[in-house]
Amino acid sequence: MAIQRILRAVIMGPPGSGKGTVSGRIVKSFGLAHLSSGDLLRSNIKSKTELGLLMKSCIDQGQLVPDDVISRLILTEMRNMDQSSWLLDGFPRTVVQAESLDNVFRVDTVINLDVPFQTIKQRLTSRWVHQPSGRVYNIDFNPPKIAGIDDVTGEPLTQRDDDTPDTVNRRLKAYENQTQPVLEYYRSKGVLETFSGTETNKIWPHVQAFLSKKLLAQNETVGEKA
Ligand SMILES: Nc1nc2c(ncn2[C@@H]2O[C@H](COP(=O)(O)OP(=O)(O)O)[C@@H](O)[C@H]2O)c(=O)[nH]1
Ligand SMILES: Nc1ncnc2c1ncn2[C@@H]1O[C@H](COP(=O)(O)OP(=O)(O)O)[C@@H](O)[C@H]1O
Repeated sequence: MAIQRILRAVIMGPPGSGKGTVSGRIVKSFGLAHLSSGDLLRSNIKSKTELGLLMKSCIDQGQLVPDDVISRLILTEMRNMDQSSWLLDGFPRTVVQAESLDNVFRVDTVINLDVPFQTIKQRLTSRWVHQPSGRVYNIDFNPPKIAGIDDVTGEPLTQRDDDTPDTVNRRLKAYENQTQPVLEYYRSKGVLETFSGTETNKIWPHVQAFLSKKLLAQNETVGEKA
């Protein structure tokens, strides 16, 4: 579907809830530009930028990186995106970050993946990623065609340093304490849309239907200020 009016969306959910997986499907179906804060941080770590090296220990310990650092990184990256529809994945994760985004862009919709913590813990230890692209696999759910190899490029897959059971627990705590208040923030603005379940394949058709409807409604009002 071609997008005529700009849609600014955020995808939220605990670590491992399927944000990356669902984002991939949204990009494929609706052609939004996708920006993942985790991918951006990991690419800084990989290319050993000063910021990447500073943030690595924070990430490996399952803590959030400081608000000012991530807000600056994301908002700089978004400078050229003001004329396109986008999907932010992993940002904002605190109310302070949500406010800094609000100062620059209006968010039209927030897709909240509500997946139980118990389901998530099992998933993350069997997650494999192709780091350069952010493509994500799972031994049980969507295994690569050849074990350990990215389907598209043939390059090796890796496991994330922060996908160990202890660090996953710390990330879930950070989610409860720091990120859940962001859901309230967006709920009070009337833009939060929650999708609950334990399987991405069952959640996805609802997300897809919601976005189709949303885009249709937006396109009917083309001409209004974006
Ligand atoms: N078993 C199972 N694994 C899933 C499902 N949906 C996603 N995954 C896997 O769970 C892991 C976390 O998903 P991801 O999209 O990376 O979540 P994110 O951390 O919220 O971005 C990945 O290895 C996915 O392949 C599902 O419905 N069932
Ligand atoms: N918006 C953010 N604010 C603070 N830290 C972040 C943010 N986004 C990502 N991070 C850091 O990067 C890590 C990995 O994030 P991400 O790839 O989104 O993974 P997941 O959703 O599986 O936790 C987080 O645990 C955190 O340390």
